[in-house]
Amino acid sequence: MLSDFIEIKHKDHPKQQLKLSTIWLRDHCRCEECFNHTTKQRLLDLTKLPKDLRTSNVSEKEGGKILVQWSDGHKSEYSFQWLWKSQVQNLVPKTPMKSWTKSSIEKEDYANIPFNDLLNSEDSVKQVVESLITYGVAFINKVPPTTDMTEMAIRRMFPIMKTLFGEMFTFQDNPDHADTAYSKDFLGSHTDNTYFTDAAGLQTLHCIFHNGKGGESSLVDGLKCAEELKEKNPKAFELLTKVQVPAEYIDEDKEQHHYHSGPVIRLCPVTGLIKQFRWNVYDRAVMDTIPQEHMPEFYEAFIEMIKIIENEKNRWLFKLTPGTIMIFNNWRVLHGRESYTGIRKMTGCYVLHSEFVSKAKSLDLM
Ligand SMILES: C[N+](C)(C)CCCC[C@H](N)C(=O)O
Ligand SMILES: O=C(O)CCC(=O)C(=O)O
Repeated sequence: MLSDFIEIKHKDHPKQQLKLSTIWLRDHCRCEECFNHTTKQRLLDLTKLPKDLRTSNVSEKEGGKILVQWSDGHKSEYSFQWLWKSQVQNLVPKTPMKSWTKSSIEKEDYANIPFNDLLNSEDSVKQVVESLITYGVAFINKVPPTTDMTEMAIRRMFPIMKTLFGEMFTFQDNPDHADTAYSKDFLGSHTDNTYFTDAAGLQTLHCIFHNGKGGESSLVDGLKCAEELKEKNPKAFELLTKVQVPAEYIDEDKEQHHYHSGPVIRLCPVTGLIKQFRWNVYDRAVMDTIPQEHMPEFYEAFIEMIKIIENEKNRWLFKLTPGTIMIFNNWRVLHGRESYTGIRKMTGCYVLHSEFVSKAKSLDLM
């Protein structure tokens, strides 16, 4: 049975033909005995199948169904379209990502939803999540500028991730944490939590007070930067998908020492699409993951990427004012800020990538 294949077609879909592994087909039987439809979990024990299991009859039924009779007497019914969509060569993203530059994003239809609409309509939630998949960014406007109201807006869509910075965090120029974010300094484009095994999937930032100058926010599309590098220098691109770049966060007073290595560009091994862009030049740890003989080519690729990220045509710069929450995909979009004067208070939080995926899947967007 393990080496058998079976050809399947259906008259409703004359252009489609499938060649399926017999064991795969049986493993995907969705009858009550093989699959619990309440819990959506598998029940079938593959080790209990007879060694010589074969299909004894396959027939096309009305409504795009396929009926399979098995040599052990079991019967399975499948939807042909479901079988079709379940094949690696037919996997297509439900909501494709669209890469952007500074000049293109300003013309795009990314979500910018009033707080009240978000609270009152499911469709507004969907627009935000869709925008986060397509562009990696969305905004909520007319939010009362407090941490509590920011929390309310985010909890409307996602649970909040707890980290060493707390759940909701409010930061300004003070030494609360050993990090440049807690200063008035310029912050170049980066993704957060490069030192976590599971970096936050989303980050939200809301400027709730500023009485000085500067402090503009910047966003850069990591997807665009990766595409640009691939186009200009495929060898450098390939290196940045492979070399493990170590990062760490050390706060001795709080007994924190987070450490993680991963590539700058993590590709999905199934689709080849970019899964995660991981970039923070400040939080890099000692580069000890490749031998010295490979350092020159790594640094060449890394510096080329810095130049793309810092290119003004990729950097979308704008001033966040009290009332607007910016949400971005921390696995894709880099953020930063200009230096500033005066008092500036930012509030926000992180969301687990897994929760983002869960919401997107519940809304049938992923
Ligand atoms: C957002 N918040 C102000 C709480 C923390 C900022 C941490 C930034 C840090 N260097 C990192 O890359 O993760
Ligand atoms: O202060 C800001 O606007 C951004 C801070 C930042 O980059 C961060 O929290 O990671």
